[in-house]
Amino acid sequence: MTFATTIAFIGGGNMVRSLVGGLVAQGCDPATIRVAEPIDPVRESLAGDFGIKAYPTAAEAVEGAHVWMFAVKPQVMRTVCETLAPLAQAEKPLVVSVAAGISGVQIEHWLGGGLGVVRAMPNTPALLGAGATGLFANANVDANGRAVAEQLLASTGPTTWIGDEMQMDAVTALSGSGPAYVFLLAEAMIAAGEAEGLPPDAARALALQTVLGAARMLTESGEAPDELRKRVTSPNGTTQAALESFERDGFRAIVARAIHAARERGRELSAMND
Ligand SMILES: NC(=O)C1=CN([C@@H]2O[C@H](COP(=O)(O)OP(=O)(O)OC[C@H]3O[C@@H](n4cnc5c(N)ncnc54)[C@H](OP(=O)(O)O)[C@@H]3O)[C@@H](O)[C@H]2O)C=CC1
Ligand SMILES: O=C(O)[C@@H]1CCC=N1
Repeated sequence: MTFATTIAFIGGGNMVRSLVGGLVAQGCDPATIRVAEPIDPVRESLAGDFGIKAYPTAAEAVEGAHVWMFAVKPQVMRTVCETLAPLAQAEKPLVVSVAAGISGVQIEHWLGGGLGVVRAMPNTPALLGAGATGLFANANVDANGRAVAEQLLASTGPTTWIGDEMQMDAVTALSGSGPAYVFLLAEAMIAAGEAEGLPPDAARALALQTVLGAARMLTESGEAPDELRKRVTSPNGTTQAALESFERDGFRAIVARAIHAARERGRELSAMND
């Protein structure tokens, strides 16, 4: 993929490593990517691993960039935006933010107003081109801005536009945080396999390939998750015993409560940084 637009990432942490890795792997020219990251070893490793330009301060990275991608912690978004407001007003970039909870209205206000702001909620499988991203654009973003934001995120996996910004907290709770839920399930399966007497290496190899194989069936077979589940479940067999144990223990309610807690935390992050 060619991507002529210059993009400056503000913050060079876990999410940006995944996004930059995904972009470069998809053929995006590293010369068009800049990152601002204050931590020396983190900045140097991003520059070394991906051949991008990395700067210690945001002001250096954003100057002249078409897209400013904010990827700092939600708790510092206000300070970072307010510091960059004069430059944003002079340059009028397309602003993209991946910060959980922080609204487009807040970001535009902190940057001085009158700017197109796209909220993007990617996830870390972006590193492998297997990310999932929800997108929301404020009213100042024109068709070209939407196309640029979509092209940028689509190079790391499928994108979904969300019409109501209130739903971005649910996107964050489902797919933004979602990889961690799958990793937790994998951890629990490995530990359970070991508890049942398997050697650690065998438990790990079997659990990880099972997660991969099941994920591929979910995405490649075209079958609904419940249909795939039923095909594993022989009447009165081992899977039925496990699934009945999950249902008795309230598995679905546990998942629903966890995703609700994540969504509520997104709302809190917005309110506490207002
Ligand atoms: N991790 C994930 O899976 C996802 C994260 N997000 C969102 O992405 C954002 C970043 O998350 P994540 O990458 O995990 O966080 P990290 O803490 O790993 O990365 C943020 C980085 O930004 C640095 N930073 C702080 N202030 C500035 C500044 N003024 N200029 C430039 N860089 C600065 C931080 O340094 P220091 O540590 O010194 O403060 C840190 O290295 C968050 O808002 C999060 O909600 C969205 C989707 C998924
Ligand atoms: O945990 C967080 O707050 C961020 C947002 C989504 C994934 N990580």
